[in-house]
Amino acid sequence: MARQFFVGGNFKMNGTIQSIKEIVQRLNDAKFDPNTEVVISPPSLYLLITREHLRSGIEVAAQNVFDKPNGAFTGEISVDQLKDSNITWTILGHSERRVILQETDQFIASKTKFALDGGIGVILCVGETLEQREAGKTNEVVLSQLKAVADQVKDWSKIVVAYEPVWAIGTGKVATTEQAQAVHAAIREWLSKELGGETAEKTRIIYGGSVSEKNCKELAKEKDIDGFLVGGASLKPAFVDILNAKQA
Ligand SMILES: O=C[C@H](O)COP(=O)(O)O
Repeated sequence: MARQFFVGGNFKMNGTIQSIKEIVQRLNDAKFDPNTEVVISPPSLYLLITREHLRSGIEVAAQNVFDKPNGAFTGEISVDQLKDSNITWTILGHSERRVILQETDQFIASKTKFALDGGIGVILCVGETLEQREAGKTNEVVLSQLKAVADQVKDWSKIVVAYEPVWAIGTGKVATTEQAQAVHAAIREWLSKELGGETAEKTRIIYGGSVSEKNCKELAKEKDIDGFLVGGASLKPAFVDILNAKQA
């Protein structure tokens, strides 16, 4: 069964009303394979304006969501607020939140469960640091990050796993196609053992870390790479080329 190609654009803490409107316009005008699922993720302040201007068929993701329904949680956004604003996805577990904001595997798992239970799809990020890779611990780290979620969530039909080696994020150091494929295959094998063959077969595993219009086509040829989570390049016109990585 072919998995639908998935490309996410994570704007991180970048953009202004003006620049985000320009990106949205570019995407509205862009031609790309209708079978490619596209989701863009602006800063929370711009979620609504993005949704309002973006054409249907392209979805919008938050960059985070909280694991409580509502209440005195200053600075947080709830699942219901996302749904109220027609935001259908959230990124969770990004390494910038794991490392800079000290988010734990358990907290990310709890937020993942809360989002999924509320009907929001989750782009679940996992990945190792350079130190962990050099110590030969890549698979151990990545699989334990996934295990924390699998302990709480059995239905993975609305999870897209994003493998993002921390050393490749924003550094220009993309993982080789072999390095990326090897981790994606290990994730798929683990999904099969932990959650069954059907989940392993259906779950999209996308790659993130210095993806560009130059390297995306080679990466997209790998059998277990089902798309990308793009940071820096998602702000540029080259993002449209990445959306077409699979067919080119
Ligand atoms: O979420 C996206 C990733 O962190 C990749 O960012 P990057 O493409 O700027 O390396």
